[in-house]
Amino acid sequence: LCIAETCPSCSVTVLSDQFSPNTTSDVAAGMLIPHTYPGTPIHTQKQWFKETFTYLFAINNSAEASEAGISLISGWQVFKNTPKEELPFWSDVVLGFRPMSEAELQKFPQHQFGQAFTTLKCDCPPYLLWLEKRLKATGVQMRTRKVANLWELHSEYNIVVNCAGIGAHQLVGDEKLFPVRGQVLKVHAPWVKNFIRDGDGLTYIYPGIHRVTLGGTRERDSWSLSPDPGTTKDILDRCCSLEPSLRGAEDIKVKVGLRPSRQCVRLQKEVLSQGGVKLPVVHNYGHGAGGFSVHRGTAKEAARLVGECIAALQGSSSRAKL
Ligand SMILES: Cc1cc2nc3c(=O)[nH]c(=O)nc-3n(C[C@H](O)[C@H](O)[C@H](O)COP(=O)(O)OP(=O)(O)OC[C@H]3O[C@@H](n4cnc5c(N)ncnc54)[C@H](O)[C@@H]3O)c2cc1C
Ligand SMILES: O=C([O-])CC(=O)C(=O)O
Repeated sequence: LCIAETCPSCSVTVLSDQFSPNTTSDVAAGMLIPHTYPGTPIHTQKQWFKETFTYLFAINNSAEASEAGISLISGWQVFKNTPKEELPFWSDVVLGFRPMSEAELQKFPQHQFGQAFTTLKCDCPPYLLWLEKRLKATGVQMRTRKVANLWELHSEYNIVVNCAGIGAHQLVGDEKLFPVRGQVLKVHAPWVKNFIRDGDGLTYIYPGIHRVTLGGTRERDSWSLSPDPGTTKDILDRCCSLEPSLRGAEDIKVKVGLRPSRQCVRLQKEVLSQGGVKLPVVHNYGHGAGGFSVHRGTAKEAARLVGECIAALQGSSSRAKL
């Protein structure tokens, strides 16, 4: 969508073997709370988060908000031990960030420190459908196709953008990319209005517009997409210890996704070449546990790189004509 918006002269086709609701992005809780990428400078991560927050905040403040599945949500991140970093890098991007008061902490007798703030949440399947609708409105083609390797696209397209998520492990043989399996529950509990996240990152309760996401797990190098019933019970128990009213949650649906994890998002150009023929590629994958939090910022950078590829192609074709 960013490419179609910033380079209106190019014709864009989305190729994917699966579309919503069958992607990792459909499983995500969609909360805007960044995860740190150890291999990326903090100022860059902050910029990506800020651009994403600003983009979604504008949607939240528009008549599109409920169709796009975007809502503002207030709540608490609680810690059993006070973290080294009391002020995370994103504290001045979310709204109203402050330490929790003693009165608020009374709700969490096992925790001794907490942060209260307001952030945004995407209800992922509606948001993805809303993005698809906007893509189609700008004339973008959507085709179901599994790509075995990027070079197979060279005769049909001038530039390829690789947003394959965990699929990039096989597609481009990236050994630095690994799955972190996550199981979550999507439940009906409309009385839960605030988010609660344990600062250890394992247990969270995220109310969306229609359903509450309860998490979670982080299992490195597990490729299994099958829900585990023992884990479902464990997630429910952990969430109920933070919010006991969840014992009354109904219509529990279990989802599993593989976070496309890496030291840093791979956001760079590469030129593939065979027998003197060149194919410029822009990679944009490896968003791990924080893809929603930075999606618009990384997409803007990918679109800028596509712009550079277009300029290089135009330069080389005018040189060829000379
Ligand atoms: C349980 C869980 C909870 C999460 N919660 C949050 C959260 O609260 N906040 C947050 O910011 N992030 C969260 N995330 C992380 C987020 O889901 C990911 O970072 C994000 O979804 C990655 O998006 P993506 O578009 O790169 O990958 P995907 O959504 O997997 O999309 C990749 C697409 O590429 C296609 N594809 C792959 N290989 C090929 C191929 N060879 N040929 C054709 N098509 C191909 C796939 O079919 C798919 O459509 C969570 C993740 C999980 C698992
Ligand atoms: O950690 C969170 O708050 C939610 C999330 O991003 C994940 O489970 O990957």
